[in-house]
Formats: sequence, structure tokens, C-alpha cells
Amino acid sequence: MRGLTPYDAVLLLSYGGPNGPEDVLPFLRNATRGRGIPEERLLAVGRHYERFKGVSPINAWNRRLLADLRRELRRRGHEIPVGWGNRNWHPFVDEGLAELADAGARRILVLPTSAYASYSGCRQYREDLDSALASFEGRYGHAALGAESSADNAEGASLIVDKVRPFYNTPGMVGAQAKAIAAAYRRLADDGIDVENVRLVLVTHSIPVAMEEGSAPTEAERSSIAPDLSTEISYVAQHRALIRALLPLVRGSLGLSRIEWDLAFCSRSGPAWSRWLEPDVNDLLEELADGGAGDERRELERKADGGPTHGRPARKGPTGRPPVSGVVVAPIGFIYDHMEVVYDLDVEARGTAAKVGLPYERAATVSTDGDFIASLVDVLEERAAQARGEDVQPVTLTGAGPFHTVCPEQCCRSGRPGVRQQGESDAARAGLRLER
Ligand SMILES: CC1=C(CCC(=O)O)c2cc3nc(cc4[nH]c(cc5[nH]c(cc1n2)c(C)c5CCC(=O)O)c(CCC(=O)O)c4C)C(CCC(=O)O)=C3C
Ligand SMILES: [Fe+2]
Repeated sequence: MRGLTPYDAVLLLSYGGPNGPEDVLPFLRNATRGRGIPEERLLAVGRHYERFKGVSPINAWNRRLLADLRRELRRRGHEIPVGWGNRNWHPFVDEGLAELADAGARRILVLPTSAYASYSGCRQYREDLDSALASFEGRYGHAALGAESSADNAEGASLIVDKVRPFYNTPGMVGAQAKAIAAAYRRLADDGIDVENVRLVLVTHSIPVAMEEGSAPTEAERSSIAPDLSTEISYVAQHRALIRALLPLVRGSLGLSRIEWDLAFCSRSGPAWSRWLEPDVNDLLEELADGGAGDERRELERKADGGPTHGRPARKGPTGRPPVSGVVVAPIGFIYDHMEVVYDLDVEARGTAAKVGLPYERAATVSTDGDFIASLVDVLEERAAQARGEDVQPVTLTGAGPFHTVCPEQCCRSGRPGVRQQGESDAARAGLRLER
């Protein structure tokens, strides 16, 4: 157990998903409670699950991930139980924590299945843990979240729960994404597609623009967490940093001198009036078939690779550039094939590509890649060393944060008025009772 001391258990913390048709609507109500998501959107998303007989693949993937994590932990000599809890469906966070605590765990390290920091992928998971601990009402003595951040709260605590930092920038994540993308390019090549003119479309979950704006620490907070860091570290910036790190690996592996790419978004929800990150992957595919390209791509390329050649307009015609010969769609925002991938990409985006006549390959998610799993365990070890008070350099291939394991005050805010913030009262918590 040496390497993970002081922790005596690990909890995999995920989003949750239905296990059958009768779970679908209650699950969706949990996922959307208090978030201003219109009823029509809820029913439409409910229909996405029909094609899968009401069973989200997310639960099977989490069980697979648990098995892979346990194997890698054992391989490194860590004898430690690994439990599982979800935000929106069984096993709920409190059920997962209670199972570990009932078996005697008193210091639990939490690994969320979200790789990037934003309210949804970072702070909200801490709130989920906080609510679960509050619901124990003394069952395990005084229970507290985030020992290092709130020393007074954790003082004398008999059950302490900590969360690891976002892991998008680890070598395993970057390397596994690059391998998956190169493999998708090869499949297109095998189909006789000219890969020089294939467009790489990197996709992540859209979030409200206000959530994007709150997704990083403030300037002042950043200088206290990571004084050497000069780069931007918002949700979108984290994706750009990952892309910058993986492009050279993909180019090298395929022997391509350049790769044209776009960052696109999927699974937008929320009321029509609220602004979410764009372009939507389907809109982008239509535009690509038309010979156009998102402005963002040109801007990103200039930033990412610096060279003026990458900034040229993508429109065919005057530049004489051939049209896009096909697309590789890479779900870099997700670690395994849950509904956003198997429906929003494999059904919807693939359908759009077929409609506009673009050959389409979806890159695999990193899910079972050995290097990816190893990086997850590295991040657990890193957090344990931090908890022991050791001076730890977080491992990163992007050089971009966030490296912090505890959100500073202003970091990862929801951006939504009326949504509970960390540390809010129990009364506010009670308003968030889940349907079971
Ligand atoms: C950033 C992010 C991730 C990635 C990070 C992470 O993994 O955490 C993620 C993952 C997931 N999102 C999922 C499902 C849903 N997300 C919804 C709604 C929302 N997602 C948001 C953001 C994210 N979501 C946001 C800002 C909303 C609006 C409501 C709110 O502000 O919270 C809704 C409501 C209906 C809808 O409108 O789509 C559903 C059903 C599933 C499970 C799928 C399955 O069953 O396999 C997974 C893994
Ligand atoms: Fe979501």
C-alpha cells in the first residue's frame, strides 16, 4: 500500500446512466434538475437511449475501467479497494462512498471520469462528494472533503475524501489519443482516401459560454497555484493544449507534414437563448463539405503551430486547395464510449457526414489503452504524495494547467445563476434531492 498512503480506498466517480428503459426519465431528471434544460430536450435525449434499449453503455465502461484500474494498481503493488459512485444514477456517490466506508475506509481518494476542468467536470464532482458526506450525518463520525483546502473543516475528521486533479494533460491521455487518431487515418487510407486532405475534427462536450468563462482560476489564483504558468487554462484552452501536444505525434506516426484540424462541440443542451460553445460538430461537417472551415480553426492553427502556412484560408478556389477528402472525428473530450459518443457522434455526426458525402472515421476513445490507464494511476500516486506533504511536480505533456487538485475560490464556477456553489448551506443541498 506504500505508494498510495495515506489513502485506504479509491473511488471512481462518474456521471451515471440508465440500466434499462424504466431508468431513462428518472436519470434524465436527476441530470437536469435545476439546470434550466427544456422538457423537449429531455424527451429528445430520452429517445437517444431507445436505440440502446434504455441501457447507457457508460455503466459497462465504468466496470471495465474499474477492472483495468485494479489490475494496474495491483501490478504496482498497491493493495487498495476501488469503489464506484455516480452523480446521476446508481450506484450513487453516497452509495459508493458508504460501501468503502462500511468496509473500513477512512481516507478515500476520488478519481472522476472527466479529464478536463470545468464546473461540470471538476467542481461539480466535489459538490457531489460534499453532499454525499453531509447525507451521512455522523454515520462515520465527522466526514470532510478536501483536507488540504479546508484544514479547519477536516481537523479531527474521521472520514476524509480528496479528489485528484484533471488528467487531460498526462502522457497517457495524449499518447493514447494520438494512437487512436492515427489508426483512424489508416482506416481511411485503407479505403483509398487521400489522407493528405482529410480533416481532423476534434470533438468535446459543449458547455455554456458562461461556464467556459468560469472554468479557470483567476489571474491572481493562478499565480499562487502555478507561478510559472503563463498560458491560459480554461476548458477550451485545455483542449487546445492537448491538441498542440498530440498533433506532432499524429503527424510523425503517419509521416504527414501537416494536418488540417478543427475543434468542434457536441451534445449542446440548455434553452435556446443560452450561449454554448460552437461550432456544433454537425454544422462543421456541413461547412467542410461546402469547402469552408470554421474561423476558429484558422485562429487555432496560427496559435498552435505558429507558422504562417497554417493560417491560410481553407476555402477552395482562389487558393487552389483540394476539397476535404474525408474526416476523422476524434472524441478527445471523452474517455470512453458513452451516449455522447455512440449516439451524438456514431449516429448523428456520422449521419450528417453521410448526408453531405464526407467519408467518416471515428477515432476510438482512450478507454482501455494501457498508457492511459497507467497515467490515471500516476495521478493517484501523485495525489497521495501530495497528501503526504512531498514536493510533487505534476506530470504534464502540455505544460498547461490546471495542476491543482482543489479548486481555488473562483475556479470552475458554474456560470449559471441559482446553481449551488461549493460550501453552500444544507438547505440549498436539500433542494437537490435525487430521484432514485
Ligand atoms: C463537460 C461535460 C461532460 C464531460 C465531463 C464528464 O464526463 O463529466 C459531460 C459528460 C456526460 N454527460 C452525460 C449526459 C448528459 N449530460 C447532460 C447535460 C449537460 N452536460 C454538460 C456537460 C458535460 N457533460 C452540461 C453543461 C449539461 C447541461 C446541464 C448541466 O449543466 O449539468 C444531460 C441532460 C440532457 C441533455 O441536455 O443532454 C445528459 C443526459 C453523460 C452520460 C451519457 C450516458 O448516459 O452514457 C456524460 C458522461
Ligand atoms: Fe453532459
